[in-house]
Amino acid sequence: SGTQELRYPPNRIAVIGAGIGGTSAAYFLRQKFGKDVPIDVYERGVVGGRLATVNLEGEDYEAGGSVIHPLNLHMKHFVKELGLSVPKSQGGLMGIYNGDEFVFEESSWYIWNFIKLLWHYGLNPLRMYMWVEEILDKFMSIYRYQAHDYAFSSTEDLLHALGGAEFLQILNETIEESMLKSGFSQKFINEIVTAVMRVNYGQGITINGFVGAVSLAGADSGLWSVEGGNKLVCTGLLYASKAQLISGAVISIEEKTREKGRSGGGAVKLYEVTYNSTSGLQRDAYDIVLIAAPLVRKNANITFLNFSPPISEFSNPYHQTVVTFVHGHINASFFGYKDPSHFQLTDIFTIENPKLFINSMGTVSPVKNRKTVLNPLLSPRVWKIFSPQPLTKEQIKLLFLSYDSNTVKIWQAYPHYSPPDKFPPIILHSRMYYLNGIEWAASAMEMSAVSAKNAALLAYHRWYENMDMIDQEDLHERLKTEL
Ligand SMILES: Cc1cc2nc3c(=O)[nH]c(=O)nc-3n(C[C@H](O)[C@H](O)[C@H](O)COP(=O)(O)OP(=O)(O)OC[C@H]3O[C@@H](n4cnc5c(N)ncnc54)[C@H](O)[C@@H]3O)c2cc1C
Ligand SMILES: CC(C)=CCC/C(C)=C/CC/C(C)=C/CSC[C@H](N)C(=O)O
Repeated sequence: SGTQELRYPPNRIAVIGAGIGGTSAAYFLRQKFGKDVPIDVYERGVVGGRLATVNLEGEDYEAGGSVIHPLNLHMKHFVKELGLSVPKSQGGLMGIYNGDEFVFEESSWYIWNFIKLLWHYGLNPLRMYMWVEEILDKFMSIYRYQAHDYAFSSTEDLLHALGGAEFLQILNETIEESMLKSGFSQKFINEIVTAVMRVNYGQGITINGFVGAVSLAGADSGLWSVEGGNKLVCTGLLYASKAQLISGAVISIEEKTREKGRSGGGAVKLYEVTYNSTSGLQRDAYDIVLIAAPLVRKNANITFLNFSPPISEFSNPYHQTVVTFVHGHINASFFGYKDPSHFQLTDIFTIENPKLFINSMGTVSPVKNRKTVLNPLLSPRVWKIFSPQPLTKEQIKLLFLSYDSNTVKIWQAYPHYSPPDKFPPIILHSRMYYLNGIEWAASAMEMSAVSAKNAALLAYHRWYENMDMIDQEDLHERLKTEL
């Protein structure tokens, strides 16, 4: 893998999208290609993308990606490298509401919760913890492979390298099928697992087994977020990468031929990126392009011109999730509480019921100046509500005794999972790469960062023809002997 000196570095690299995927890609590209290669990052909206805050009564709250797992090592590394801080997380009490009553409620007594869980679900919760841990453990091999610079040319190859046939199997079946096969009870799946899928991905137990496991990991203890907002990771990475931010919407990419390369050799192929900015339509040419935004019409909406064979459209839809923030007094009797003064929950999860118009609601703290959780009945609190459709005024009035303000954000949030889903390719064309296909395995900040590092490594190895660093089999065994 030592041929890089035989080839010129690329003239210019483009990254499209400045979410966590695009900004971490710029960071990893800089690490690989060195300090002199110009990197342009295009963003049509705000840096951060699906990492965003909304303001309610003078305080900012996470409205998109909010929690990070303690074993998300890329995110951890970014926060450390950028000198960002992580506030202390706060506990709370969760209840699962079925539309009529709570089928499970936590209490402030740890031992009592343990007995209740055992009573309701036997050993299922403990076994689930172990099941998720086993999947996470396999997933974590990616950090070793990437630390040794190995890259994969497809999402299937990447996941196969981590978890073998078992990973491909759980990707192709629903979380319900995966867990039933592993011996979990239907009651446990219908209540606890469904509730977690609904709060995290706004979908039920029909999502694939891998994203299902990621979602369950998203209910682990020790989750964290960034003081000031998770989007600070994106602005920090962009700065650290010394990339140039170009504010504009990329509308098309076309392959063009330039007559002479810098080496004086024959014609070279470039990608011409056309974008719409405040100064009108503009164009720039690149050797390498990374696309870090979902290639669906409702999102990136980029046209690929004159590619042969044509670059096909990935028409699988994203799932709409609406996030509503309300500052008010919760109406505990709506949730079946005969004596609302006993209501102490800070998080309400739900299970499937056609009459339910929310997926979950929970109290939240601002991204700065977090205060300790007060009894939600004693003082008005800010509640974050996830629902499939925007809430009507009447619905908000049902949920709250009184409220003074609210704000809404509608997201094309993550894929609408319906396994078996096809993964879009990573290599769209010889030097054009796509990061967001990995979301069809699971959408999470760390998944975007993993995909970004993989795409940066892949772009680098393919540029310098280090083919022995791509799609290598038995990495697990090989790295064992290398240590
Ligand atoms: C409500 C919600 C809650 C979530 N909660 C969590 C969580 O708690 N933990 C977690 O890990 N993950 C969570 N996620 C998922 C996580 O936020 C995403 O997986 C991740 O942020 C995706 O990052 P990305 O950079 O790949 O895409 P994006 O953040 O979507 O970035 C793409 C960027 O590209 C820009 N763009 C698009 N098209 C163009 C164009 N044509 N030209 C120029 N720019 C363009 C967009 O404006 C955007 O900024 C959540 C997502 C949502 C919506
Ligand atoms: C990628 C790996 C291995 C782990 C990530 C685990 C994780 C943090 C999952 C969360 C995924 C997700 C889409 C959460 C959405 S909602 C989060 C929260 N309930 C909120 O209020 O915003």
